[in-house]
Amino acid sequence: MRPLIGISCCVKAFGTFGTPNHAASNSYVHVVLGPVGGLPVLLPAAGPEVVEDLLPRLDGLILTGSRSNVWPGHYEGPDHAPGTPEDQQRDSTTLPLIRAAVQAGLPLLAICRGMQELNVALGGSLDQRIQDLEGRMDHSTPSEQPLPAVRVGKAHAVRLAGNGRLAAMLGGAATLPVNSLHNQGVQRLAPRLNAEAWAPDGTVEAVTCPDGCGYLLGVQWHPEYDWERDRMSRRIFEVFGDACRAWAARRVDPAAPVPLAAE
Ligand SMILES: N[C@@H](CCC(=O)NCCCC(=O)O)C(=O)O
Repeated sequence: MRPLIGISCCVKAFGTFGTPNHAASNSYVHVVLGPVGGLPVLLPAAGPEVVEDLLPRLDGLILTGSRSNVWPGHYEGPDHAPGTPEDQQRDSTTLPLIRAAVQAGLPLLAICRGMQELNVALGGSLDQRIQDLEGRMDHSTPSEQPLPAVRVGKAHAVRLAGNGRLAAMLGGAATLPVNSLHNQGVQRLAPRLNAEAWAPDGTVEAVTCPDGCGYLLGVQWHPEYDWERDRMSRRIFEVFGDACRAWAARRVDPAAPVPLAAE
């Protein structure tokens, strides 16, 4: 049986009346059915009360990217500039879900906004507009390029920690070219997380959890857009899928080994 992979949703207004819908990009459904080898299930942004019932049914969790940003009150940051998209209903679901998933050791893959909310959920904070900070790059979506090129093209390389789990997972790679579609980034790293990749301006691009977590990887870029042509992106999802299958096997045999972080 395929492992059941939860995919976090945003709340977005759709249709003639702009009614709120719970939504996640098809890229995540596609990649779960593809290299992850799981059964995707969309998790509504229905608030903390769904967490306790949902979590034990999942074999893995993908925290998706989104244009919206984590509400700064969650990390005691300053208010966002007017017009900055937020999704507090998503925050109210994902933050407790992350804490519970980490506590349980559930395999977790966090992408872009997902990595930012992972950091906040575990006690870290965010820079809100990296491009405004002295000496930093503009990591945001380049408006002059057509959308497909932005998604599958590479914006910059990241340097991987030499002895890190991500580098080991990617066959000992020292650097990795990545796409880039974000304004925010890790400011204070959550105490339980390890930085494992950095952009040329020092922005944290990947995190793992060294101790006391199950399989956990956060990436600030978007491997879900180019796994069909980029073998490193594909590998990230295959390894996550292996961890989810190992987790699912424990339902049948509780003595089966616990999948560990990005190995
Ligand atoms: N809003 C945050 C997170 C950025 C992010 O997850 N972007 C995904 C965009 C998806 C897309 O447009 O295809 C930030 O700006 O840092």
